[in-house]
Amino acid sequence: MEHPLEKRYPVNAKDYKLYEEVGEGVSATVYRALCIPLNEIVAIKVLDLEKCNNDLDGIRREVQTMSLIDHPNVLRAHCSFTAGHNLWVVMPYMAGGSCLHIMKSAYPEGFEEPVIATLLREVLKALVYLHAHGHIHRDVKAGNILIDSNGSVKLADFGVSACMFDTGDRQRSRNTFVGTPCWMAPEVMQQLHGYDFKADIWSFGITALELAHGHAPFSKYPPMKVLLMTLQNAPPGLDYERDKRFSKSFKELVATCLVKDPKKRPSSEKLLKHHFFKHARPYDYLARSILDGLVPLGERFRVLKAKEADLLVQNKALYEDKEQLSQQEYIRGISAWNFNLEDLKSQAALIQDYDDVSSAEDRDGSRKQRDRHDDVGLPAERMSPEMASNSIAATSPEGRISDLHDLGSSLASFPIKPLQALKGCFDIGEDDEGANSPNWKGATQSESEQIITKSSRAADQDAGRNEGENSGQSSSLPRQVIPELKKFLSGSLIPDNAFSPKKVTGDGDRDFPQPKFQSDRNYSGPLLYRQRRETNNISSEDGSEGAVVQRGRFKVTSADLSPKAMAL
Ligand SMILES: Nc1ncnc2c1ncn2[C@@H]1O[C@H](COP(=O)(O)OP(=O)(O)OP(=O)(O)O)[C@@H](O)[C@H]1O
Repeated sequence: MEHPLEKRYPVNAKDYKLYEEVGEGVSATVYRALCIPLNEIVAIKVLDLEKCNNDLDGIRREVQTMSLIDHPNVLRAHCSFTAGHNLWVVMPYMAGGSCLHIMKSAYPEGFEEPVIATLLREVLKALVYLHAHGHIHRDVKAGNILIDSNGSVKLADFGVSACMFDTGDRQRSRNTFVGTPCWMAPEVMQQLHGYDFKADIWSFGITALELAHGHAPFSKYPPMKVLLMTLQNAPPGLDYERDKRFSKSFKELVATCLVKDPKKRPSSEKLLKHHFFKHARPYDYLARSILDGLVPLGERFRVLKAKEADLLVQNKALYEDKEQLSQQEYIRGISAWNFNLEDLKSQAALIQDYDDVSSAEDRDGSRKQRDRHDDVGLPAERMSPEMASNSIAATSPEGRISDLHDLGSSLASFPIKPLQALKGCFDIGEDDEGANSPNWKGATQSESEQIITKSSRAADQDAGRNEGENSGQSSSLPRQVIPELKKFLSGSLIPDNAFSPKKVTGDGDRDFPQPKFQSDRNYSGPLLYRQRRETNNISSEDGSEGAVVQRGRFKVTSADLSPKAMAL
């Protein structure tokens, strides 16, 4: 267990020297930097608060969560402070960068199985810790798995996770939904009964596929399609034929996670005991295998960014008008997308081409589509009758509109919060006084409220699939996470009302406190390699779709496609 608090990191910008850019998210830029007094290399995430479109609660949650966690597999913030209109979050520098960047740079078709097993085991240890402390990460994906030069792995990015305390008020305030669907569990999309930490297990399964193939399932499709495909299709998985290089135990692991009924997914703790992880190696294996030969992170990032800029130029030449350009945002890997009810309605026509694909496949039994099983789901003959009828229903235009309306009305939204919401939440900095430690004063804690929708078409087609493989396994939590539990549960981090009175008891899982949520965001990182590949193959199918615009993680209103917003 690390004890970074033993060191005191300065909370003034003048004590740090920013070097090169090593990452860029939708809401922040990350730099390698020197902490001058400590003579230590760190990473600093710089968020422009003025561009955060008022989702300051989200930022505060991320920072607070990052400061309070203490696990070797979870990226912790050393400190944070404001500098002018920016928020600086000082973190350990992870010299290998994210798995997404590593794949983009050197493994566009994904990693080998021992690498995947090693990575996933480390991520799972992080999830066991987070879940045991009442956190749902909600943004598990390759872009948030960071590797250090020695091969150690940390799960990053709590920009989404701390929304676990969000309650019904947030849902009612807007009809705008922000998130990325590729990694999003069906129950999160549906919002029928709320969701719990099992949502992370779904995302974990999707991440496993992402690491295996170099991209997440459905990543080539526009968000609306991803949403409907996730709800209506059988879960994606590793294909017997196409994924011959992977073991049976890996295929089983993925199938175990990607069960639509969250109750039937194993807990993170139980999953950690899955026999697939016998393939995992000590983490220094990652340094020797995937990091070996890679150029330094800053240089890698610069090259990737230049490639993306090239791609945008190509896109611009191919697609003249703004609306068409906005479509490329879909193909960018569906990063931080956004739509509202009107968007949903206007996208109803998008469903047609997906239905056409399915129908064409049914007619000619095309092998091609079957081989893309993990991207487009099961062919109709492999669907249950209920699922098939859902699929047929989806082809009716009226059904589409009504579904979209139902979905739209159930999707979460985010309130505008004043800048003052941030006061007292960060360490002492240029603009802060007397706030040594984070607190939750401003946290939204109004009563949780279920959003009931009529959108119930995603029946649990896969119920019973892959069950039993973990049966009989011990449910004890690894000892190292237990001492922290008391600390977190007794502090102000987790409000009393954050927990459902119900405990999770299914599947023989350990009884974790089970926060319930009605709101969600999720984001993907863009996949450059895939983006390039898909863009080169852009057909009228994807090129004719309605406008969905990336506006940044915290931006939910503007449809502006500035060059910056398009840059990564
Ligand atoms: N501590 C770190 N060390 C090295 N690289 C980092 C570190 N933190 C982040 N990065 C890099 O910067 C990228 C963007 O960071 P981050 O995901 O935190 O920003 P974000 O705005 O929250 O992004 P997104 O919304 O796309 O998830 C990461 O994908 C990673 O490649």
